[in-house]
Amino acid sequence: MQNSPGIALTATKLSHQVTLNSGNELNLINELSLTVQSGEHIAITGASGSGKSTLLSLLAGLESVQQGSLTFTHGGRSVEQRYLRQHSGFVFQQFHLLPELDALNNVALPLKLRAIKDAEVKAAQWLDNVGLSERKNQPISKLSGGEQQRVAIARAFVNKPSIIFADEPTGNLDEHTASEVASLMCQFARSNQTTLVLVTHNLSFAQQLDSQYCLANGALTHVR
Ligand SMILES: Nc1ncnc2c1ncn2[C@@H]1O[C@H](COP(=O)(O)OP(=O)(O)OP(=O)(O)O)[C@@H](O)[C@H]1O
Repeated sequence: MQNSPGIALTATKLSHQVTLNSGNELNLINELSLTVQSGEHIAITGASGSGKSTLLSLLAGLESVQQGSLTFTHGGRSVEQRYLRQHSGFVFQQFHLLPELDALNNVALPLKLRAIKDAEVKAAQWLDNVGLSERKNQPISKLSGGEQQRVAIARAFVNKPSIIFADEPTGNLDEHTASEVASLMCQFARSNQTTLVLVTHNLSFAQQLDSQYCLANGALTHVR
């Protein structure tokens, strides 16, 4: 994959309904529109339960669009969901790392799955970038929360994605580690011209990005 400028996305009048256990329908997202430019870094904030993770899943193509439309362009050309998936990186709060593998193999896995040469060399380089070269052969279960989060970041970036979707990447981290993780993500995304769509409760992280939106009552307000 080329180290190319980021994927841009446009969401138009997205609506999303979920059915609660009570049987009631909840309109989580209501005719929401959003444009994210190529290489732009945006933060989505909002109260717990406002629908941020659901919106991120929709934008990332992990959840089917019920109403409205979602389009992606890369280098000015329209691209499909399959292309998006191949060129996306994901960083989730729960990390989704494989506990039976060590740090190196967790980071190398996306490269190995695509039969990319020198997967382990590239993975080792990214572990070095996130300050974990000393821990590369350590099983995931023997890493701290912050270290696991940094492995997840290395894994998301190792493929040189054109867009990264991150859900609470600094959740559950202490203030110092959170700020380290935030700086790493901003720095890598900036230098790789990766588009970044981030959901966070961490306002100081949100303020480091190009734009900030707040989700409430199914709609986004442009904060800055
Ligand atoms: N598939 C679903 N079925 C039923 N309810 C759902 C579904 N998905 C989300 N919800 C509900 O929608 C609401 C919003 O969930 P979501 O995880 O998107 O919020 P959030 O803003 O990311 O919250 P938090 O900041 O606490 O992580 C929650 O009340 C959740 O229980």
